[in-house]
Formats: sequence, structure tokens, C-alpha cells
Amino acid sequence: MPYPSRPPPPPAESPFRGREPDGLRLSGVHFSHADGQPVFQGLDLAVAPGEFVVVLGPSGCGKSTLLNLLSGFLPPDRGRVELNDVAVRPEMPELGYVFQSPHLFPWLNALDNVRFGLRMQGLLTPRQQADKALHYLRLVGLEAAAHKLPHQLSGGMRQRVALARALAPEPALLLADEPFAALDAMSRRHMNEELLRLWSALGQTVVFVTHDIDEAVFLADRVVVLGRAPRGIDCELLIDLPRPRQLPQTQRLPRFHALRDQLLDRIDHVTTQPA
Ligand SMILES: Nc1ncnc2c1ncn2[C@@H]1O[C@H](COP(=O)(O)OP(=O)(O)OP(=O)(O)O)[C@@H](O)[C@H]1O
Repeated sequence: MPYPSRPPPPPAESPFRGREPDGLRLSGVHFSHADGQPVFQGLDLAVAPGEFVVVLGPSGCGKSTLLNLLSGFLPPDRGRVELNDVAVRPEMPELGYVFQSPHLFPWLNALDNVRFGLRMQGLLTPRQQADKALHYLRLVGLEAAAHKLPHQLSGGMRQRVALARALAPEPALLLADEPFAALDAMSRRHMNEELLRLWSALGQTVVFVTHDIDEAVFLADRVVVLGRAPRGIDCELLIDLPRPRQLPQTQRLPRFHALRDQLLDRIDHVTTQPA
């Protein structure tokens, strides 16, 4: 299966410029959990290097399972999951994760939480790790909170630390499982803008799971809608809104509403489909 057409290359200052492109591909993937219920039966999906793909679908359709397959945490029963034509493994340095809950180490301050992945990589001196961690904290607007412990931060700030921690090792592929679902509406909007700003500066490939149709349209190059398990992909929609995108300007565009309505209809359809 060919990769979809490639989005524009990352900007000149991107740490990803000049690297081999990181394309992700699932081919003929079959997967059942231990209880034997099939979740996917022959799933094919290709994500182009630098593409921002959002996965939507009704509860239980397999969104988290898909991310776990993409990260190599779950091996497929049949078929292949490959990053740059190599079978994915969770420890690959190209992979970064952000989850619904920030999972920070409570005994480490914000800076050391962000530094953690860099220490594990073992590529930088402690001074370089601290500088880089501080750089990413600055990118998410938390430089002033560098020495605060997680319990001294708001939910939104903790999630920003988690995002900085995922981005600091400069993963070429970011996998995000409803990372902003627990935030209030204002923080969520802010984080969506923040993520797009970082992504347009860094240029990673992103696969992002959400239940929120507005969030999907605002973020994505392409939305993949999953039908009820084990149907797999129901449809895909290219999001042809101009970038850079900003709230609320993007949400005022008639095209935004047209795309959102198309997705709403499709989600209604797949949700009411018989099992
Ligand atoms: N560890 C597990 N053992 C057995 N079945 C599981 C396990 N995890 C998920 N499932 C089942 O696999 C299917 C897909 O689950 P998954 O969590 O991937 O869905 P989802 O689309 O992410 O759901 P939600 O939107 O509610 O988070 C569901 O039927 C679920 O009950």
C-alpha cells in the first residue's frame, strides 16, 4: 500500500530535516484480545512522513488498540506494522507517546520529568539534557514552573509537561491517545493550538486519537474513521483547511463546518450500525 501524498516538508530549523523520512504502515493486520473477540481483521493504513492523522470512532471500535499496535506494545496476530519498513518495537527511539493521563513522576520536578527521556537516551551530557529539557518546557510555556513538582501544577500544566517530555527526545513519530480529554474546554483549546504550533515547527508524523470531532477537524491533515470492531476503517476524510490554523478563526470558516458535519454524519452512521 503506497504512502498517501506527502505534506510539505518540515521547516528549515526542524530537527527532523535531513533525516530519513519516518513513514508508518499497517498491512493486513489481524488482532484479537486475549478473550478472542476480533478487533481488526485485515487492517491497512499508511501514514506519510510528517502527516497529522486523527483517528475517530465510537467507543470500543479499537482506537487505543490501534495505537498499541502502532507502538509495538501489542503485536498483531497476523500482518505487519512497520516504521520505515522495519517492524515497530516500543523502545524504538523514533517513538514518542502522550496519554490521557500525564503519568508524571511525582517526586521529580517539571524539568527532571522532561529530562527523564533524555537521560534514558544517554546521548547528551547532564548539562545538555537540562538545557534541552528547559528548551521544551519553554516551548510549552512552562519555563517558570521548571522547579515545581507535579502536585504544584494544574491539570493543564501537567499535560503540557507530559507533551514537553514526549517531544524532548525529538521522536519522529508521536502517538497520542486522547491526550487532552481530561482538560477543561479552555485548556483543551489552548493545548490544541500549542500542539499545532509545535508540530509545524518540528514536523513529526502524528497519530492522534480523540472522540472530539471539532478537535479532529482543527488538528488533522486526514481523519480516519473506524467503524465498530472488527470492521476497521469506515472512511477517511482529507482536511483541506489552510494552515497555520488558529482558534477561533479556523472554526469560523464555512469549510470547517462542512467537514465537521460530514464527520458527524459518518460517526452517527457507524455508531448506529448493527454489530
Ligand atoms: N485488555 C483487553 N482485553 C480484552 N478486550 C479488550 C482489552 N482492551 C480492549 N478490549 C476490547 O477491544 C475492543 C477495542 O477496545 P479499545 O480500547 O481499543 O477501543 P476504543 O475505541 O479505544 O474505545 P474508547 O473510545 O471507549 O476508549 C473493545 O471491544 C474492548 O472491549
